[in-house]
Amino acid sequence: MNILKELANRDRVFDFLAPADSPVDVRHGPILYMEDVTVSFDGFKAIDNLNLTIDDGELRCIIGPNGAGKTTMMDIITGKTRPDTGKVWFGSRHDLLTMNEPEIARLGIGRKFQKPTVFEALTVFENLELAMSADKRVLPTLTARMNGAMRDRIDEVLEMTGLVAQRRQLAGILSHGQKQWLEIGMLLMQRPRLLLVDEPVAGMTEQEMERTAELLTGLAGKQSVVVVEHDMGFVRSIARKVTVLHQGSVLAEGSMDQVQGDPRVIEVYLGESEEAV
Ligand SMILES: Nc1ncnc2c1ncn2[C@@H]1O[C@H](COP(=O)(O)OP(=O)(O)OP(=O)(O)O)[C@@H](O)[C@H]1O
Repeated sequence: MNILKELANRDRVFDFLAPADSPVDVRHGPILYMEDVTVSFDGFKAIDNLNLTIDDGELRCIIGPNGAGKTTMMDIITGKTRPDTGKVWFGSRHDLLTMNEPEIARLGIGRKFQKPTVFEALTVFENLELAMSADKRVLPTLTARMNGAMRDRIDEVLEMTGLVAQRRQLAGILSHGQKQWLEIGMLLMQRPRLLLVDEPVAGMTEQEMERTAELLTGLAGKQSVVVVEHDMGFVRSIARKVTVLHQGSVLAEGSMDQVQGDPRVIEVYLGESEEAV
């Protein structure tokens, strides 16, 4: 009970809402730096000497045929998979290979998996509230003691995700697209510096895809966003810079036009059942 009381104390629970200097140092370089990263599974190199840098505030799209290593790359960044060799730095101060998954998440790397995992029996508002709370078991306590800053942040995220009108709706009755936006919103509640988004538009209608494009391009600048996506039309609609992965390393990098015109890229996509580049 004492613990609950402590958690309900505004000053303690909402400490993290106070504007704090981010511990991530990007003054002298990129927000994410991967150098010569290699990972083998039973002798098979899923990631093979991968070199990748993401600038602060950048929106980067990562494409590549099935099995290129895109998911494994995200797993390495978030600490789920440890590489055999290489360096992975978040800003110039944080060596991610010395940190575990929760530590990396707390540092400001958020990951959105392909399938939405919102709490369907809670409202949109409650989902966002829960995403902000340090302890996922104390929702009722927090609701009773919510402060202005917390409400403001929820309003801001509802606005960003286009879910203002749905704030009191149960998440379970949202459309597929709305659930995806809510989940992105839940990540935004934690104010991540880098957001990793896996196939955000799979299963979406054209209209939902357009809205998702607006959402993701709107986030860029405020935070860095890395989007892994197979839908080339969507990638074209949001991409500034595209990285093509193939057999665990970077095959090409540049504007959508540059990579689409690259003969090596065309070659690896030939025979793919997905929409060709
Ligand atoms: N835990 C694992 N054990 C063995 N092999 C694995 C493991 N994880 C990934 N792989 C293999 O590593 C390669 C890269 O897989 P990964 O899932 O990263 O590719 P991907 O680019 O995300 O593919 P997709 O576009 O199909 O999602 C694949 O050949 C995959 O079979």
